[in-house]
Amino acid sequence: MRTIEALGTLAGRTVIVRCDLNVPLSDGVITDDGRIRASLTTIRELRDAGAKLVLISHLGRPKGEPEDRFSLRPVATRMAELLGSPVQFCPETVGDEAAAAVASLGDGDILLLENLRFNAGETSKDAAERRAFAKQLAAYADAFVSDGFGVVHRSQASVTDLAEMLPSAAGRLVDAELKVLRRLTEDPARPYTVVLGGSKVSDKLGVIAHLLDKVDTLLIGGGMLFTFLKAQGHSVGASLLEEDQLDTVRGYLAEAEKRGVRILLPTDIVVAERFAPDAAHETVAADAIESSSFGAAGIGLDIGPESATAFAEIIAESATVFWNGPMGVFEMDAFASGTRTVAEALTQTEGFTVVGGGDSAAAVRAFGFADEQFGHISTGGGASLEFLEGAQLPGLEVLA
Ligand SMILES: Nc1ncnc2c1ncn2[C@@H]1O[C@H](COP(=O)(O)OP(=O)(O)OP(=O)(O)O)[C@@H](O)[C@H]1O
Ligand SMILES: O=C(O)[C@H](O)COP(=O)(O)O
Repeated sequence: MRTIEALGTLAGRTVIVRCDLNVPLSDGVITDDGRIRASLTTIRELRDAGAKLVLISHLGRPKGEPEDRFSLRPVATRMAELLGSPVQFCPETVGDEAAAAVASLGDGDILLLENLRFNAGETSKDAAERRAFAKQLAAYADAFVSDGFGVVHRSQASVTDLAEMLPSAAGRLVDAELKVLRRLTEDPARPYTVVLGGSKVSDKLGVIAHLLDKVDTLLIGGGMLFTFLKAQGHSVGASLLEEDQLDTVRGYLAEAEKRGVRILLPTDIVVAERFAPDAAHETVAADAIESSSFGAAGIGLDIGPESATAFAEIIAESATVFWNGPMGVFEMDAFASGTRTVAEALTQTEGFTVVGGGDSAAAVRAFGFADEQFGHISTGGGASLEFLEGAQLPGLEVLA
């Protein structure tokens, strides 16, 4: 993979850097700035080399149109604080204002453009539309640095198309992430446990097929667990569910049994009356979710204490643990307990531990754990999972 050295002298040249600044926000306030901090090594290096820096990123999943709540403006402010030097912000991604802002950059200046996903071309399935958008971005720069590790699994305009249009290289974050994650793919110490949760269920169910020949145990929590429970014939009330994945999940359960891989599901679930921090809630058996007072309207928002303890025991016995996706809606205190127990178990095991994903990392920090208490905190959730399953990641292939 080409690294920054391959780009030659950068002083006075305009370099466009794809970062993953997709940070969690609550009422416009950044609740975890880990992804901004992680982007700084490359940014400082390019700035100090005298490049004119144009930073690009997505935030959340807007649908190709501007939405205030997904603006990157607060990220520019936070980044400037962390760098101790100005970070200009342009409220459009492409257009006359953006072009003028880029043209006015001096050596070592830093400009952050508005959310890439405010433009339909960024995530379009139509290659021509994607390329047309990438071309507009490419026009701003002499070289491209790909440093958004969290998106290297996406075939999107700013990840793959742009890299093909300019001299391009991987940034320091991408390079550093791969060095650590390779420890998990090249003969990991066993037992090897992967803990999966979170809400991007359809995205992440697919990786399980490939993880089955790599891991010893899979622990399933978060929004994903309900598709498993339903596949086993249990009712899940109004919990998150991927109906069209039930057969696939049944296939995983059968395959795991054949291979002697343990897939462990929770035995108890915290069920809430509604999706709200102050919602009434009860803990019930996982195979009887609709037996709570809320009946079929109940929503599973966390794994129960019995399950959390069982997961923690397995983590304690593991020599390698990779965790992506919170066990429950940890942003609400009432549903944070499962995630907290799993996070704590990772800090206590002797094994090598990796936490991956924007919200997973935010969760461990929100609970007060320090980054040093884990082997590695990866900025990629879906990206690191796909790397671990052995997939060819389009955003990396294009840098080879
Ligand atoms: N049972 C549940 N029902 C609904 N949402 C859930 C449930 N359990 C966890 N979540 C939500 O999952 C979200 C995080 O999921 P996600 O898959 O995005 O993880 P991540 O660590 O950010 O990974 P990535 O970096 O790939 O996005 C959290 O906001 C959390 O509230
Ligand atoms: O949070 C992430 O995993 C990355 O920022 C990628 O976001 P996406 O899943 O919306 O593409």
